[in-house]
Amino acid sequence: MEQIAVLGAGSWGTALALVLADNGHQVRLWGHRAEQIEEINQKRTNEKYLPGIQLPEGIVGYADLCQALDHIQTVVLAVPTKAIREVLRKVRDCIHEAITIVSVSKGIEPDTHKRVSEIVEEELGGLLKDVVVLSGPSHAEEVSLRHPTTVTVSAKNLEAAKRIQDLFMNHQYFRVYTNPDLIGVELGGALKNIIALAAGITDGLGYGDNAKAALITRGLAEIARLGCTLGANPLTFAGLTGVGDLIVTCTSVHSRNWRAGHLLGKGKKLDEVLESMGMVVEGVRTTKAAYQLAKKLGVKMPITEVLYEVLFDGKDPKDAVDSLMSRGKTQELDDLMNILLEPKQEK
Ligand SMILES: NC(=O)C1=CN([C@@H]2O[C@H](COP(=O)(O)OP(=O)(O)OC[C@H]3O[C@@H](n4cnc5c(N)ncnc54)[C@H](OP(=O)(O)O)[C@@H]3O)[C@@H](O)[C@H]2O)C=CC1
Ligand SMILES: O=C(CO)COP(=O)(O)O
Repeated sequence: MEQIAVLGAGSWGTALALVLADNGHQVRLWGHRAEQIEEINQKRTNEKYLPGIQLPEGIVGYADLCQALDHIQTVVLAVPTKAIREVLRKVRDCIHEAITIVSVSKGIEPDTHKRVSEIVEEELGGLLKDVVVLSGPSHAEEVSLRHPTTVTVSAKNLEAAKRIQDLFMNHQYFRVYTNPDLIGVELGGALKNIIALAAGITDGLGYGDNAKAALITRGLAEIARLGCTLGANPLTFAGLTGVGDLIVTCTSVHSRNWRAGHLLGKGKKLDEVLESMGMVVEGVRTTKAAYQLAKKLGVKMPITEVLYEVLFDGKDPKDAVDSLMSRGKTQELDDLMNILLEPKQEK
């Protein structure tokens, strides 16, 4: 049994706290809204984020970050990517010894193009022991119902990943694999959100399963092209954090990225869509980051490119689909073969 802090009392932080509590750990769930923490401690619910779920006694809510981190060695970081730097700077002011961070957020930072584990390393420096990434096809809503779920953990230090595998592994409903390819695991989880937005758009436009299957497979091809250019192992994209997470996010009504895309496909404007969601839609910022990276590295990402135009240049979603379909002829495996024969690493 270990005392673990989970930072971020949204859908995913709360669902992972539940898994850890089911595994017999003492969980301190930190959130920045006092009234929500009071609800967690008094009613044992988090209605906004996981309606209808009764939280186990092993979860205690904290509104004070330093109290939540007192004498804690393992911290699950479950806030949206855009809040990570701010939260880690507060964490830095609370801790005196190096901690292990379990990063569960799925995004890439625009402009710096950093993965979350790189942001964690940059912000915590000497106060970081290890950063372990947990990713895979896992909607919080289903995990909190204890439906069978599989995820992958990865880290530069495989021993640290194995320790986190042990903490989260639940033989009834939460199966945790390890994968040594940290870059691939992180990029797969972040980039699938772009394709989920696009899949929501085609569904919103009234297109069917053919369009969605096309987006999933050609989306995977462009994720693999960018990922392998950045040093990922191509096989990771055939695994849970690649095609696994693409399938769950592109085909589920639980996905906030899919739901946001769906509303865009129905003709809503991005601002009103984000306003109405009330939860994070990571794919929007990650589309910007991936678009910038693809341009910088000369990687072909046609779906990401047209989605960028829809999100940030006001392109009509129907015109975006038309422009994807009207591109010149190409050979399905061309670019992937080049990458497999000649993997490159970003300098
Ligand atoms: N939901 C899921 O099924 C899964 C989510 N993820 C990833 O987990 C990450 C978190 O997502 P998720 O929990 O779903 O998001 P939610 O929108 O459900 O919750 C986000 C939580 O973070 C809090 N938060 C936002 N900004 C700050 C801040 N500056 N300081 C402190 N707390 C803050 C929010 O508080 P407030 O209530 O005030 O907005 C909210 O409690 C994302 O990167 C997502 O991609 C990964 C796998 C599954
Ligand atoms: O990452 C997820 C499932 O694996 C959750 O996706 P959304 O953020 O689109 O809801």
